[in-house]
Amino acid sequence: MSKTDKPALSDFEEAALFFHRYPKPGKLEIQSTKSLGNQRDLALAYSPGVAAPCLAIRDDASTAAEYTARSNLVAVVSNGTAVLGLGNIGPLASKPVMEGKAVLFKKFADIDVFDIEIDAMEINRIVDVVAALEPTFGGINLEDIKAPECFEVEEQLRAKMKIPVFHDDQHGTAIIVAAAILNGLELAGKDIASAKIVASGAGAAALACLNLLVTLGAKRENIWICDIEGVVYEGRTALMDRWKAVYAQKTDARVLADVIGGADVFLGLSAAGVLKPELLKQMADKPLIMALANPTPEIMPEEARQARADAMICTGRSDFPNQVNNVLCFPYIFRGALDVGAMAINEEMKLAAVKAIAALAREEPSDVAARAYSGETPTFGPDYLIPSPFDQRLILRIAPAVARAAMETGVATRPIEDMEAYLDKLNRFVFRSGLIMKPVFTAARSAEKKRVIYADGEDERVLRAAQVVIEEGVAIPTLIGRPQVVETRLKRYGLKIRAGTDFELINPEDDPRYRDYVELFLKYTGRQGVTPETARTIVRTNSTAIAALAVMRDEADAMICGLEGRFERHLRLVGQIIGKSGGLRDFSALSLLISQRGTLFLTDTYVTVDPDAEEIAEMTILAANEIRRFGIEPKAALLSHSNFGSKDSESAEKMRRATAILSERHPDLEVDGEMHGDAALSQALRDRVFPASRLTGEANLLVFPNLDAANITLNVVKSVTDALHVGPILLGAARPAHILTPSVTSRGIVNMTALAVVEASQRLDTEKQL
Ligand SMILES: NC(=O)C1=CN([C@@H]2O[C@H](COP(=O)(O)OP(=O)(O)OC[C@H]3O[C@@H](n4cnc5c(N)ncnc54)[C@H](OP(=O)(O)O)[C@@H]3O)[C@@H](O)[C@H]2O)C=CC1
Ligand SMILES: CC(=O)C(=O)O
Ligand SMILES: [Mg+2]
Repeated sequence: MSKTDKPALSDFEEAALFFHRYPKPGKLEIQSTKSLGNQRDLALAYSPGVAAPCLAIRDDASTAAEYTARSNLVAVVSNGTAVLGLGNIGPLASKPVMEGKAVLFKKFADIDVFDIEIDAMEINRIVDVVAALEPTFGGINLEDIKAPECFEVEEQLRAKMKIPVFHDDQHGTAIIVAAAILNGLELAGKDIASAKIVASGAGAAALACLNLLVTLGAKRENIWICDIEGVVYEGRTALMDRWKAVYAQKTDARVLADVIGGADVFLGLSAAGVLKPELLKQMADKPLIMALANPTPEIMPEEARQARADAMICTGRSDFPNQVNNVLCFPYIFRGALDVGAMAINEEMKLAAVKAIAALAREEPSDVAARAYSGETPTFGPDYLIPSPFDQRLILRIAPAVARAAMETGVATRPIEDMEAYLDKLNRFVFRSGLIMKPVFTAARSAEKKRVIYADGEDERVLRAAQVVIEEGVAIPTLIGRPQVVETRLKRYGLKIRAGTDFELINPEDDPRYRDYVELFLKYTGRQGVTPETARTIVRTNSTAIAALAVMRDEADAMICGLEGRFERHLRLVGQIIGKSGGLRDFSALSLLISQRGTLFLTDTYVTVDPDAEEIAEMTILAANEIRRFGIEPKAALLSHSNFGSKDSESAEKMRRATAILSERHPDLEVDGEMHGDAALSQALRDRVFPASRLTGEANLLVFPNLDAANITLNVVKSVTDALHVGPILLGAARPAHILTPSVTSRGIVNMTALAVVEASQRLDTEKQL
């Protein structure tokens, strides 16, 4: 076909080309992990400083893991001979796929990758090229190299190299396929030892899957293979090799239709459209159809479903349920292997990964996984045999299991000494808030259990958070919500907690305490123009009011609300019912931003529009006390457009007065102002304009002159730096109460719960400190 005869591209294909081309061609770039800001940095990074690590590594090769990026660096190597289901398109054309694998490694497991496309087709040449790369890498991921060459290549490289060599299309696929088959057979009530498995494709992926299934108990005599030549039978000579021959059957059957009858599993790792709907009718009860060819499966799910309503169907694609794709495995098996400096990825490590993936599908789905599926949240069943690729728990389950298996089988050169610390590290990668929140969670878990009441008890995020809060022993939740709605949603989201046994439920439409709540509400608000009629309506319809009343009746130690509606309306109720801590002028809000650069607290991001100097001083102290709960000593900067007296505007003067109040009343607090935002974050800048500043290093608490400045900064920084927001943390309430925002995630609710628990257990006497 000449260039001009090319078929028109679909919108999706056009979008894919645009995506790859802009704003920079490709999907990868190299980033430096050290700043090279001055002459000295250059001297350290390069000549002459670089000689020191070179010589250290010459004398002790293991130190390469300390002085270079090697231990976290994987080569994704392909010669382009079996690229997805596109076939032999050559090494250069395979580069987008290899760049793709690289970004998946980075995104899902923080592993750095060089994609290496090699123009090498013969086994010996591939082996020579790859083996010569050993000094550069901590591991080798072979990709899209066709069978049978790939088997020989991998065998030889594994024998030659002392780092893991893993052919992803074989073993990554086999691990995830095995996990899906174990779960699928269990759901169908079948035993792997008697299951009939019919495979289409006898290439890298299919043979590795079958080998692993045999290790897991499948019987060779129950396995049938068809490839492009038809059935693999004893005596066949065309397109045979010793790896395929292992599965040759003594039979007269010659095509797929001859062997599919009574099959429990169809394993397609071949090409588009190979499985015709009429063949499905001959399969056993509740058949498992794994149509895994990419990008177009052996049969489209809707066709398969039409032919067999009882079938469980998997594809390799992300636009259907049950995505069986090696992306669920390769980032995490390498994470575990690299973290122990494994010399190989052995059978035990692979089996550990299979078990971890199969078990994870049976846990409650995470909220992120739930969001990855639009609509219904999946729970373990025919449409959810394996976890979603976006399930953040994949790394938390697979990597430690693999690392442990490596240590137990003696292939780990750097065994993990403290498994708990390792899990913490993985958790921090998944939940960026992990590190800074750790002291808060530790304190919450070790405190006497506190009861936290959630106004939005019917919200999916609250239900998920409640499950975590109970599992992690952070608090005892009380939810406000209609029992029927809560019950239905818990089931729909696959959550195991139940009202009555795991948490208390307050039904706003029918609770025996209703009259008491109304009476108490009138006690607080009767003199503020609230009539008994209004009070009854509010207590029946407003769950924030109920939560606040429950806290005041000592039925809960802390409350969380605000997932719907406006902040100010919730604050008004909290103010009316719970009120401010004695002596305080106002509430204020503290926001914690967690970004790549570090953590920063900002105040007042939600409450007082234009605080005066006294209020600024008050919110600074409240914020400083809160920050200490994180195990951090506050360093406060009072911000302004003026830098240490450079301007005389009213707001600059206000911040100067607030600084003076703080210095006088709280000499122990490290605070200074008024100053520019950049001066707050740089000692060098301050030294230039005001070397006598009381602030040292970087401020961790930024106090703004008004609500506009604080709230705008919060939202802009959050968006520009992709920072995570913990908060708003309401300061100044007489009892712990937090009003979250509609964009909060369930992890955010868990974080705020832990904080509320700590506040409840160590209620600081803020009045005394002011
Ligand atoms: N979902 C996932 O995670 C993964 C999916 N795959 C998919 O599996 C497929 C195979 O990949 P891989 O094993 O690496 O490639 P290989 O080239 O090693 O193997 C392909 C196999 O499919 C066979 N085949 C090709 N066309 C047909 C056909 N029409 N009928 C029956 N068999 C056929 C080939 O037969 P012969 O040797 O006789 O030519 C060969 O045995 C690809 O579509 C790939 O995208 C692969 C890895 C992971
Ligand atoms: C997913 C994958 O590796 C493949 O289709 O080749
Ligand atoms: Mg592949």
